[in-house]
Amino acid sequence: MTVNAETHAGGHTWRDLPAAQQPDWPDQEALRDVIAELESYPPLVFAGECDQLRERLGAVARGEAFLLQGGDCAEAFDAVSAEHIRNKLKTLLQMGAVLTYAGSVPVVKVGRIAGQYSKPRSKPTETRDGVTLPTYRGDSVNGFEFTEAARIPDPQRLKRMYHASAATLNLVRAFTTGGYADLRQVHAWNQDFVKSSPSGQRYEALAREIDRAMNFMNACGVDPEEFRTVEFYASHEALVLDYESALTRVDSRTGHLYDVSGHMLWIGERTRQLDGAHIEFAARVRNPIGVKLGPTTTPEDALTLIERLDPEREPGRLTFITRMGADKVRDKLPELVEKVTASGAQVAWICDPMHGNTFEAASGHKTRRFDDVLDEVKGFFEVHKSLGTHPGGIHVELTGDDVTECVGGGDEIFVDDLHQRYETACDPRLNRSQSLDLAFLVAEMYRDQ
Ligand SMILES: O=C[C@H](O)[C@H](O)COP(=O)(O)O
Ligand SMILES: C=C(OP(=O)(O)O)C(=O)O
Ligand SMILES: [Mn+2]
Repeated sequence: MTVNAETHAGGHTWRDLPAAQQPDWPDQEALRDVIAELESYPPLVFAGECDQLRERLGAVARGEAFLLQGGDCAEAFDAVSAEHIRNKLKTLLQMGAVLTYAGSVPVVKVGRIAGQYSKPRSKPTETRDGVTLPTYRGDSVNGFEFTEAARIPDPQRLKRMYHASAATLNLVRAFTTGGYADLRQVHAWNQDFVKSSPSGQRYEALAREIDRAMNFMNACGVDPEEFRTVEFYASHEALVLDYESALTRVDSRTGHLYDVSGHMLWIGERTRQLDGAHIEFAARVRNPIGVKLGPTTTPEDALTLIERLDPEREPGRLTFITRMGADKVRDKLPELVEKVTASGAQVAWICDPMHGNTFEAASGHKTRRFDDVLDEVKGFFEVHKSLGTHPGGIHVELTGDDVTECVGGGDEIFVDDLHQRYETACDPRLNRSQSLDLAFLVAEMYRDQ
């Protein structure tokens, strides 16, 4: 990997275009210094890993694998601890085991992790008790605390984002390749959970079946290396383009540009303007790219995005993450899938059942109903079944902690419980039990389709 003139020429063409949702940095000179420093830092991921994920997502696009993408809405610097990271990873590994075993499908595991620090917002300011301040835009930009000082965008935070991502990724790599993710640990991931929750008990029963299957294979003399480690990738929304572009490098093997801040990047619903800077940036890098598609997306938008981001029609390059809302998915998704399929493009279709189903509870908490989340996934499966296309995966906001942010689930959380452990810095996440519930239900849907 090298940083050279080509990096700058190739990586910075977005600067000529309007970029939505960028921080209003008060000190441009300080920003320039930070960018220069970030440009000198080593990559967080290797370009070859991005290529490997592109291949895995190609299998998703062809209907041969299922994508599980999940993690926080907004990671926070003060949550970069072994406990938080392990809990999140454990939850994703458990969901992966459920989907692989009960859904009988290879699962590509991708975290919203190690870089998910920047947030697009619907309003530029927030008012509390008559005081109006700039809105919180993620730990990469400003502080969550409601004070004037905390809410001023500070470019030094971009360096903290890099270091927090590096520390997180380091532990994730250690856990996934160092023995913790070994399938023989399938019970251990559930240990602190089993007695207290219906989904934990259901998981324990499945883990026993996996154990039996492994013992059987072992007795037959089969002990595959694939059981010892897990392939796990990192993804985040490519939002703050100064950061993403400072971490873009020319791959010395191929001469192509890669954004080495994460394996997969996605462009959000609020920044996917066809003539905007984010799509231009994403078009220049070789990472696998996701684009969020909300209910106002037209088939023409989708086809133009394919033209811009996947001109070679390479399965795995482009993932459409649809987030329509439970009440709209059956209406809005069919035409998009139909027209994209008719064009000959082979994108991966993934369902984000979170972002179209947010509402404010009477208590003032931003929340989501588990039943709405489930209903959007059901609608997504129905649409793909009726069109003969592949429901490629789910993209969810979750945490491994027992928070009370979304209502419903087998171990039911009520609106009146929300205040108990409402810890998110932005959107409400499924807790561990709700995440496992969802995995079991999605596995059933996948098997039945
Ligand atoms: O994931 C993020 C949120 O959906 C996005 O930031 C919008 O949230 P807001 O309406 O609270 O700004
Ligand atoms: C902001 C997000 O989603 P969307 O762009 O779909 O609104 C998100 O994924 O946190
Ligand atoms: Mn969110």
